[in-house]
Amino acid sequence: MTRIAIVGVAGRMGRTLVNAVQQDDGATLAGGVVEPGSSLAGADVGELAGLGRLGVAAADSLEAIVDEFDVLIDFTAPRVTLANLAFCADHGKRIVIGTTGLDSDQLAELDGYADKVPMVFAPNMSVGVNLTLSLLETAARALGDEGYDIEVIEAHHRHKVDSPSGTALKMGEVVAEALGRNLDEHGVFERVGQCGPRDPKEIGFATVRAGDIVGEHTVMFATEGERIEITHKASSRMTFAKGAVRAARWVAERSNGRYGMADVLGL
Ligand SMILES: NC(=O)C1=CN([C@@H]2O[C@H](COP(=O)(O)OP(=O)(O)OC[C@H]3O[C@@H](n4cnc5c(N)ncnc54)[C@H](OP(=O)(O)O)[C@@H]3O)[C@@H](O)[C@H]2O)C=CC1
Ligand SMILES: O=C(O)C1=N[C@H](C(=O)O)C[C@H](O)C1
Repeated sequence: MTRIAIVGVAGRMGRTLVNAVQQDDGATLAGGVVEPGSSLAGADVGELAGLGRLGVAAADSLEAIVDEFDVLIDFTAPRVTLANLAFCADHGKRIVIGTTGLDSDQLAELDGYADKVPMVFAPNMSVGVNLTLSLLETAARALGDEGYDIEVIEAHHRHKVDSPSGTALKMGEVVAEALGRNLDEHGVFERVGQCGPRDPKEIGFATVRAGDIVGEHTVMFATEGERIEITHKASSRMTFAKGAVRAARWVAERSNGRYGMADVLGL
């Protein structure tokens, strides 16, 4: 039985993760952590998640539950995640990271822990998105050098703080790598005013933020006469949460290293 703690347990993903752990026969909910000083400290995490009392009180630090868990699941914010990663490395814990929006320095810092802790880090934990990444690689190899323009379009709820989404960036990276392009050079993240005609090698990104959209991603391959669109639509956060719990059970058996969902799913 994998003992899982959830940090950010009162958040949108945190509450969904409580549900996902409860539904998994191979995992047990060992703890939940809220922000230091939060008025929710001490609340029952089952009640926070709308499940009724589970007998697990929300802690306001990892130190308070250090002996209770084996794997931490973290869907919070970049700086918080990096501090929790350091904690896991120092205390012999494993970690599953779903947080997005890390900048290049923060990604380098995260990479520095690859030989110190077993971690799964992925911008999207759903099986469907990770299969979509394989489809995109195939499509890019077949179409990208044949005059097809590539655009990535994503839509999320009004509360999302990072843009483009981590998934959109990953999709762009997969396509760019398949074509021997570099997103730093060919990624276009803004088009305003007299920006001129499209460079054929551009990989464009467009972002929608509205209402309660859980997460939608489309990669368009368009040329004169036709276009292909590969789309994934998430309709429930449970798809991400189930993937994260699967990753937690998987990483519980692994040695130090940075792994992705393709490793977890065997894709
Ligand atoms: N990889 C994937 O499959 C997915 C990734 N995500 C990513 O997960 C992240 C979180 O998303 P979401 O759940 O919607 O965001 P929320 O804002 O709903 O949740 C984040 C939670 O973290 C809490 N938090 C902040 N600081 C701390 C701290 N120091 N200690 C403990 N908890 C803390 C926040 O508390 P407070 O509100 O009090 O600040 C909040 O409850 C985002 O980066 C998002 O992009 C989301 C879905 C899927
Ligand atoms: O913030 C979200 O909600 C989501 N974030 C992830 C991302 O940035 O790709 C994954 C998912 O699309 C939901």
